[in-house]
Amino acid sequence: MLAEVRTLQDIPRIGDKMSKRFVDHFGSENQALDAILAGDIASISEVEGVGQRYAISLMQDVASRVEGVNVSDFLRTKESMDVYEKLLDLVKEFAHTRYSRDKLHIFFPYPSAKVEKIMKVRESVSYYMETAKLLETDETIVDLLSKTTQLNFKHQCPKVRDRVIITSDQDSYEYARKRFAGLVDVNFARSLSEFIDVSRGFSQVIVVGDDYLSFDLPEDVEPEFFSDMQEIDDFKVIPEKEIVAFSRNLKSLESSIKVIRLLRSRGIDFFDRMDDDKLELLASTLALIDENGDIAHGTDEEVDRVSDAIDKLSSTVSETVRFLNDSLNSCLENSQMTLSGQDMLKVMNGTIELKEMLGKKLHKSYHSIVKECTDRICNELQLERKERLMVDSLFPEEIMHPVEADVDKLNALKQHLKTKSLKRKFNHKREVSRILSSYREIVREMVREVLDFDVGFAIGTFAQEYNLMMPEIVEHTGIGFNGGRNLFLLSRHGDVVPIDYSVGENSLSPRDEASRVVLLSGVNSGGKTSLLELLAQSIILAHMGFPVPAGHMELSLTESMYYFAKSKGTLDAGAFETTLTEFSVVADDSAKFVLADELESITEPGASAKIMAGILEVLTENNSTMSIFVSHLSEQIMENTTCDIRVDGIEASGLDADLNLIVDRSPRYNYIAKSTPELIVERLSKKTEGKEQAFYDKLRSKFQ
Ligand SMILES: Nc1ncnc2c1ncn2[C@@H]1O[C@H](COP(=O)(O)OP(=O)(O)OP(=O)(O)O)[C@@H](O)[C@H]1O
Repeated sequence: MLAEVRTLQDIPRIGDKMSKRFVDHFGSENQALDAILAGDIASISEVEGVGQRYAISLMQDVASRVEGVNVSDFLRTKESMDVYEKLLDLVKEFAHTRYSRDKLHIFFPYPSAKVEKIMKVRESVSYYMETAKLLETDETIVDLLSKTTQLNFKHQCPKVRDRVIITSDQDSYEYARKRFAGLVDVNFARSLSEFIDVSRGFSQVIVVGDDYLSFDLPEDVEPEFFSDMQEIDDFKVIPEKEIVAFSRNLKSLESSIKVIRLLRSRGIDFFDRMDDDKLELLASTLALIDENGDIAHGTDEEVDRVSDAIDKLSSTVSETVRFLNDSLNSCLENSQMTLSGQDMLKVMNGTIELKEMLGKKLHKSYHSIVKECTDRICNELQLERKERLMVDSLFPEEIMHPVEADVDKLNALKQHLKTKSLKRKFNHKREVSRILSSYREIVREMVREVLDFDVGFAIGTFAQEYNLMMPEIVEHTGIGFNGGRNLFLLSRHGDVVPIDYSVGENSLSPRDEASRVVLLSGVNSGGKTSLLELLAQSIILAHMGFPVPAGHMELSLTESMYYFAKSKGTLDAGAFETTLTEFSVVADDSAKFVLADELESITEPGASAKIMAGILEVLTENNSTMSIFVSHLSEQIMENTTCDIRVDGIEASGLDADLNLIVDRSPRYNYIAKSTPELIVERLSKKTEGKEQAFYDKLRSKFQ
């Protein structure tokens, strides 16, 4: 049943409690619905109490509600579902993000009734196959996509401790406290002196109201006045709030921008909601901040100069003090002082202290050493005039030995530099924040689009890597292909023998041969199971709108597919009954593929040949069904039916020099191939010796 999903409650699995968790996680019901309808399985899995499995089945529920179709509508048996999941695993290897790995689950095979949907996916996948070809040699795209993650806007902006809002108006005070709670201090000043005291504790002071505007304020108090709090934008007071949302997502934003630039440079239209100018403005604004939301080094020479000076101040001063004392020591060691008789008399009668006299004599040398050292500090830290004056006051005028830097003065210089840096950064942050605030919504879409590109690109690269081709959808019931390659074998071995085969009506079927019900006989290890699996893979991929592993393939769409894989071990009576029950449904007249592998193991050979003959007879009655049954009992089955069932065969002609079977992997039409177990026995005999070989020889003689 088709239905729209307008609220979270429209989704069967989401009740009140779960709905609340979704809203908490995504911020609003709309954003939660957005994620669900966009198939964002990765984000949905992160909702409290929702894992990946649950998120996938939730998406499938939504798809079945919106599109009226479910994954199990086409895939009717557990084994067909297994093949589908293994195929998805193969595609996932080409995804570069968790988002796309998860989102690939939204692709599943559709029944023929949904041919429009299949065609829509084919169109999009074909586009991505072209794109993958175009970008085949590009290593950077892979690297950039791998660095892209979903944006997380849930980061809290930490309180800014060096900024204060001061007001003497009660309403403004209440309002500011509410609006900027936890972000900046808000103070109520009853008097000018209180206002000045508070201001001195912060490097950025925002004053609301004009009460103190006309006063001459001390030099170290430099507030910024606003008359109405309500009219100040957030970015003016707390630019960090907007910046943090971007800085914490910087890597992902930057890689997304680079992906867009790269795609556009290759002539691929991408994300046209943001033109080049807007993209470059975003890029250049983001380049101004670092991951902590601070103004990035290299943005402003003055900020860099002051920040470097702050970083190096303590070490430069202590090194210079060491140098100063060393220089003073060696100056003293190399000095001589000659006292005149007059001087001696002054010392003797106490008019002057010897130390004082010493100071006078050394005054020049001391000052020139101190001057050399202050110059050194100023140059090393690239200080400016006012800062230089502060450095001059670090060392005492009077000779002191050993010399020490004045700690209070040093702290004052440091504070001065810090305030300067913070003020300058604050202005930059305001501009950055102002620009970024207009990007908040669109960057969400931008990154989502890049992540969605990775979904399509994974499918395109998967197709490119395995040399897949879009199958031709034909009207008449049939499937036929040249150069078919089983993807599971291919991914394991890297190489397989391509197969040509056809069932039903299509341009690849042998002349006058359009049987839709086929028995596939043949040698052990000849590749029957692999061929059946290749058919299952191709049918599933084709119904997903994906390309298939063949040079050329034609197939008709069906409503469903039944794949019964070979059973492992002997089945008990209960299992026999279950298998028959499963088969009873194939008797309806809908179009379907039925693939069965060695069904004979469900019961003893004589009885199973009869049962299989019966099943095949039923299947021949349906003109829109294609059935391929692998069996070693072809002859017995044919003895039990008069129906026109074709038997094809994969035969081995012997063993090669390395004792491998020489097999033509493509079945011969209308040909009952022998199972030729004697070839396996021969191989075992040739590979062994002694008693073991004698045993195999004994078995071999039975075939002669
Ligand atoms: N097209 C192929 N190209 C290369 N190797 C293949 C191909 N098909 C099958 N093989 C190899 O042969 C092995 C046996 O294939 P498979 O199990 O399909 O044979 P089978 O005919 O079903 O055998 P059995 O009758 O014993 O069940 C595979 O594991 C694979 O290594």
